[in-house]
Amino acid sequence: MFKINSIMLPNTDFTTTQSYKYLADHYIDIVSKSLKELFEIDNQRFNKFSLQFEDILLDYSKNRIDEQTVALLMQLARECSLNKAIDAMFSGEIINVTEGRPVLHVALRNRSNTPVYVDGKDVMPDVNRVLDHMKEFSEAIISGTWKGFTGKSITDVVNIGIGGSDLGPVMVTEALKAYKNHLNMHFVSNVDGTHIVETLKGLNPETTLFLIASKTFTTQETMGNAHSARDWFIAGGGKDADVAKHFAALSTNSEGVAKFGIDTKNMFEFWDWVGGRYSLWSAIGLSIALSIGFENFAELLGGAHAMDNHFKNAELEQNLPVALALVGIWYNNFFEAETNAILPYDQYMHRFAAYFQQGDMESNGKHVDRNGKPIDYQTGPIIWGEPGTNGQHAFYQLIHQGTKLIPCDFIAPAQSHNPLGEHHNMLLSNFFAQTEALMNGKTREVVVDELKKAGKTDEEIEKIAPFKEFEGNRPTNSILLKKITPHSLGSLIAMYEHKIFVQGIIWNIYSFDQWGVELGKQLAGKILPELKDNNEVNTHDSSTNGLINQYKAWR
Ligand SMILES: O=P(O)(O)OC[C@H]1O[C@H](O)[C@H](O)[C@@H](O)[C@@H]1O
Repeated sequence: MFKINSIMLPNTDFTTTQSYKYLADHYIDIVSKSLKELFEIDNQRFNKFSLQFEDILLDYSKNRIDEQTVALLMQLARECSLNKAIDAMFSGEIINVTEGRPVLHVALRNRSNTPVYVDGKDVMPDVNRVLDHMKEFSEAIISGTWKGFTGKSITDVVNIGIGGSDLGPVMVTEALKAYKNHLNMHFVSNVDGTHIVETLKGLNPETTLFLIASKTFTTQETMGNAHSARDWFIAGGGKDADVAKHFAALSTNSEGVAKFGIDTKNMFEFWDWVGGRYSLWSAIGLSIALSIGFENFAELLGGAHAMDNHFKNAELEQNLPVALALVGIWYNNFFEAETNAILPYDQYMHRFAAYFQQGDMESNGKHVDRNGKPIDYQTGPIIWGEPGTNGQHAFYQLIHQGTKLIPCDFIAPAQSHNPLGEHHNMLLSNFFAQTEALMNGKTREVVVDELKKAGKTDEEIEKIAPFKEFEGNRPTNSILLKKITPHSLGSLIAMYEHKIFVQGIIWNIYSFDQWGVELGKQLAGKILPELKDNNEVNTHDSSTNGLINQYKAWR
């Protein structure tokens, strides 16, 4: 249970550190300089402010930082005992204090198999046992040796899950579509009946496999969809005894799985030390293994493990997740930036920002510190984004000329899985041009000059020029990968996971619980029975009563 005195993590209010005070002064200096000037003053910025890990290059030079900023941010990390916190996570200490659990998604991808202890027991044999089960099962489904109730092989896989039991598998199977086999993958998350009804249209119960993915096996949406899937299967000719051939469960709750009627032989286990939003590396990744094959899933784990080793062992100054995290803190807590856009220039990566909306916002959207005290500084940013170049034609206007500072992460692979004429050069030319334009902007002089050349009169120029001017000075990180492969994607995801961890440590919050999700769930549970009949409801406030009663009148 949660014991406030048993804090296993450092417990420092970062706003009281020496480095924070220096940073506050230093901010006044930096804010007076434009990015363009910073590049003019120092032509070594790219060398100084870029890091490479395997085939991932992080260029963070187009940020409003100089060498002193970085030195002070590193000092901040040290004053907040970041290294100690990293060790605490990797060594299985109970760093998720409010739920009384260690945080060990890193053990799931610990390909070196060094022992990881929870309550004195090495968890690696269990991790490897489940991985072996996933390998055996996915190979049987992919090869077609696993037969459905009429003796046919599986053609379609439907993953039913929500939140961390959906977003990771969806994001990764999309990102690695180039590695896909013949199985058709489907994901049902929303409790809106439309989602499952539309998904099942055209599917054949004889050749469909359902994966019921839920850490707790109690989530209302998932259980609702799972029961409807079972009904559909039975209505389609399956018998209760056939369920075992068409339903598998990915969960920590074996009792719940058995109660649902899924053969526990088809249960892929994981453990409460895996957070839902960090669970794609666990049995929750079975849909990934089915979609791209177990070997590729293992490569994904290997890539994440390589990043884990880098995060654990590299000096803070050379550490990619640390650099990303500290630059984020600089904007969040000194520039008061509220959001962070993630912009992958890769169509396959179109769910990457959505994935890290949960990863980041559920982790660091917290308002009390590790002592349970309300905090008076900003914590987790709002994460959002869409793939480039689509975003350019939708919301980049605001990033370029709006009144808000939006630090952006641009992500792109150098090699496309679909080289097609000039397409990839066109895509990447936009990537490079956008970060350059956001930094340099366009001065009034340049605008006037262009308008003159276009033959405009002085009067016309005066009227239109202000609208065409770009202030610039908009910061970006550029993350260039050689290619999106299972290995490099694993590293990239792990890099962002550790970024979130570092920020949570500095903000002195607990990043691995999510109590904020509970209230809505509780209230929905209370309201559901009230919707069963048509009696007027008057137990809520006037707005909620009014809405419920109108719903009853119209349905
Ligand atoms: O996997 P489940 O137990 O069904 O949970 C699914 C989701 O439920 C909750 O809303 C949590 O906030 C998420 O972190 C979790 O991923």
